[in-house]
Amino acid sequence: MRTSIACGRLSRSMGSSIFLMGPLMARCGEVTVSKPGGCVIGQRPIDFHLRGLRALGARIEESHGLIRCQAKRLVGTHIVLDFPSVGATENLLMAAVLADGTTVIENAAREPEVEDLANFLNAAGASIRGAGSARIEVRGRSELAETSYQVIPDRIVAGTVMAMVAAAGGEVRLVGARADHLGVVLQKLRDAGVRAEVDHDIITVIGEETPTAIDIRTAPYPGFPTDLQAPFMAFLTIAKGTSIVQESVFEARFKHVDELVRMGANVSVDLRTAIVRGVPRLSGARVAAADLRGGAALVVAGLAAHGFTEVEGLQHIDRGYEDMAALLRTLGARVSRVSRGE
Ligand SMILES: CC(=O)N[C@H]1[C@@H](OP(=O)(O)OP(=O)(O)OC[C@H]2O[C@@H](n3ccc(=O)[nH]c3=O)[C@H](O)[C@@H]2O)O[C@H](CO)[C@@H](O)[C@@H]1O
Ligand SMILES: C=C(OP(=O)(O)O)C(=O)O
Repeated sequence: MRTSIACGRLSRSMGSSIFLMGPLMARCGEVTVSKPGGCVIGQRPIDFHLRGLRALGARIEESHGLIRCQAKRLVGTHIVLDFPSVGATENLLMAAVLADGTTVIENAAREPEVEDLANFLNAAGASIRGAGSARIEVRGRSELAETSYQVIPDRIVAGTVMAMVAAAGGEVRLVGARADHLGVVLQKLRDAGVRAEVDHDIITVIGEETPTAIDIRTAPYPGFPTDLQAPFMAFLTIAKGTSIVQESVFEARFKHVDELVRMGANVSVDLRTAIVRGVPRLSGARVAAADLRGGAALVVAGLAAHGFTEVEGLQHIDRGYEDMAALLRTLGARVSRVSRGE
């Protein structure tokens, strides 16, 4: 594969109505949402969201899988998150922008998407300082205005393409990518023997040889993204040597492992640690995606495998990749999307 890909759009999924709560509470009133969905990669509690909204003055009742929130007026407060949760930081940010007074969020998530959301809200008239750091300060405003804003490119899609190149070889230019959002990802890629050259907003990835085993431990940003754990594991299955992959963010994010093993990979899991012993080749098989990034990992593995691979469960992959089949065709893969039952 030798190609260029434009990285202009963030195609990240939004798995949950929970993200309506912050903005709707900011508007004051009453809302009932269902408990969150999203990928089944662990329990995915929402206690930080609810605790933060309560601290801002919302009344919240939970029953029968529904969450009912009411607020007359939110009032700025001091919130310390137990863990730098991306979703909780974003939800509370959206609630705090229209609260009375100042809100401080400590131990906030530092992901680029949080900073991007704050930049968008500021463009609409909000007053947020410190987004992208662990301490965010929000001065409440009485209203926001319409605005037009270009969101950042999707670093997880870019990282998935990098994993594809590591698995199948070739040269790919990622045009419009943000190397500054991909620091540890590029570092790990290089450690695995894949060349990655950065020239302004173009990242050229060149996979010439069989990759080398590396160790990965997922962590909140700027650590290695949990969303890229599965796609990277897919190419490590054919690396020279043994890789240790530790998942520290979500407690059940190894559902792709059994499917990779069906394709000939040698991976064993002990709680949150996977030991990946590189094999010379994978063989194509019929496999099923159980979640979004695990599904992407099966596609990465399919590119490296000998023979034909059939991936079921495309609804998961569709939540995070705008058109995976088109992306693969751009890369030179022979792929077709088959809809059953239509
Ligand atoms: C739509 C979206 O952008 N989803 C991303 C978001 O998910 P999401 O926002 O769900 O992930 P969080 O950052 O909130 O979760 C991180 C950790 O905090 C825990 N936690 C979270 C909230 C809470 O109230 N209580 C609690 O205990 C979670 O169980 C998990 O162990 O960030 C994850 C981590 O970067 C990514 O994998 C997801 O792709
Ligand atoms: C887990 C993910 O998405 P969601 O939070 O929507 O389930 C993901 O993007 O990998």
